[in-house]
Amino acid sequence: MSKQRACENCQAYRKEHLIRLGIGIDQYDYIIALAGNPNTGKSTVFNNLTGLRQHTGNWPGKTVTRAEGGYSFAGKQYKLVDLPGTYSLLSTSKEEEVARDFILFGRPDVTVIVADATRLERNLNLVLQILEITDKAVLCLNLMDEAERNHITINERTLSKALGIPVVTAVARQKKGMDVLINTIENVATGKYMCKPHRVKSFSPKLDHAVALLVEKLSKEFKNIPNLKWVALRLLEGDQRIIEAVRTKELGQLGEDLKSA
Ligand SMILES: Nc1nc2c(ncn2[C@@H]2O[C@H](COP(=O)(O)OP(=O)(O)OP(=O)(O)O)[C@@H](O)[C@H]2O)c(=O)[nH]1
Ligand SMILES: [Mg+2]
Repeated sequence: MSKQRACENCQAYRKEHLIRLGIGIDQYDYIIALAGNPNTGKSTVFNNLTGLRQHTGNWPGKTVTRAEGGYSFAGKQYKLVDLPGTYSLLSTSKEEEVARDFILFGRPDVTVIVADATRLERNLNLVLQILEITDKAVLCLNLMDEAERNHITINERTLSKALGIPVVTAVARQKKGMDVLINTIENVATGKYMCKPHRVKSFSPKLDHAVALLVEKLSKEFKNIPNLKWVALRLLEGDQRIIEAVRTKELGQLGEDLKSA
């Protein structure tokens, strides 16, 4: 490993990158991203966890609002970043780009996905896209009061098994489920709970072959990125942001938090 590569992997370099994204992490042990579809209760969860310790601004260079705050639990400091609500991570809007760049390049220790329990199927689209990028995630199934009112029952254990990540039910407006959520975030952040996210294993033989060829080439250039299959698929799609990240070698800043597909 070259000297520069070794440095790219070190904590100081990572911190520098996070500051570049506009996140001051000085006194925090873990960075937690809060993602989800619009109107699922992300900011309500954010307010419950951070109380008044938060501040808002814009994402650097963008007119998208960013809120960040902190909380401490079991002797550790957590920095919580409220991402814009999005239906996907395809980078087709500035909100999607902010959310995706933060999960990809900001490398949060845990991504909490807040989902609307009354619209689970639609919400799962984003959940599965996030699980393609990172494996350290928690699904917060919010608006359970509304689900109950609509006679919707969800077996969270089965869902958790199918997704490979912990699922926590919540009614954020009534502050219900927040204790379990905080505990679960700690379990994932510290590695007490090892996530094994659901991922598509195989596509068509032709696509599998193309992906394998690209992964082989990419792995020579970017030795520290485990999830090259995701990168290869985006390149084949013609994703300009990822093409640029490969060209400029920004992609080399991705690291140990991304596990192989
Ligand atoms: N019934 C019910 N309403 C909730 C719950 N959690 C949040 N809400 C309400 O849902 C609305 C949206 O909540 P927000 O926290 O602003 O949702 P958000 O995901 O941050 O929304 P965007 O940032 O616009 O994507 C608010 O009116 C909340 O009071 C819940 O568990 N049950
Ligand atoms: Mg919000």
